[in-house]
Amino acid sequence: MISILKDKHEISVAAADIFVKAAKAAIQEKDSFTVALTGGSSPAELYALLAASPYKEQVDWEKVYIFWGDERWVPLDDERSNARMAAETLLDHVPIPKTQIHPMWADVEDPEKFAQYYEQLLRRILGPSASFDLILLGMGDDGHTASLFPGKPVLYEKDKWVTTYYLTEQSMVRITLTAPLINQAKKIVFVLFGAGKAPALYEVLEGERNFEKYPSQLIQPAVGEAIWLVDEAAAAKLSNK
Ligand SMILES: O=C(O)[C@H](O)[C@@H](O)[C@H](O)[C@H](O)COP(=O)(O)O
Repeated sequence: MISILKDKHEISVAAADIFVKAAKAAIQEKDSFTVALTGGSSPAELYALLAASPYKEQVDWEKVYIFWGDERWVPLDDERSNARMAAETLLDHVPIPKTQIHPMWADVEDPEKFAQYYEQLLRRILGPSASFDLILLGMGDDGHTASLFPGKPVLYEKDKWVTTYYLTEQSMVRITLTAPLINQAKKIVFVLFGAGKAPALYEVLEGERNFEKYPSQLIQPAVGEAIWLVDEAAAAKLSNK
């Protein structure tokens, strides 16, 4: 489902409403809410909204379990860290027990070993359903999402839930949830805005099937739903607006 909204603020408000509603439903059903946060810059206003009234008081933060969809393999105080951005805008301002916040980075030598640890953690917390209550995603101008970048072997990963690789284009190691795990989520919400996203958004939603070039096409929920929250600029090339 796609919602074309006026601007970044309307997208952030819509995403915050979805977050609160999903949290209430999950906590009512199973006394917990598992969410994978996106990185990048697009969610900053959404996170800030959730950390303030009227949203902050609507979530039982003690029951929230925070993970990430992907991360740059950099220390938590690095300005490129997705965990740092989420902490500054949201996590430092809400009472989630620190033991329930799981950054996708640790000060260890081997990111691959850490990816295996993160996968075991997810298997323990999500259980056999492998189903997050909510996954927030962004999309790059090239159509990537999480750290599922065009042309990378990770796009063909069928078994692992978490993997890592050296992204030559950015000279950095990335760690990411894989498409099979993302697609098990109950709810997936894309948050994107701006004209720069328009060409890729057309290709992802209305273009030829070509996930190698436009990896966001891989996101096809197996059981839940995907909601695209976009602004008019990002939707400019879509036909069925
Ligand atoms: O670590 C990351 O970079 C993100 O997880 C990535 O997938 C992001 O969502 C897109 O690159 C969009 O980034 P913007 O929101 O900055 O446009």
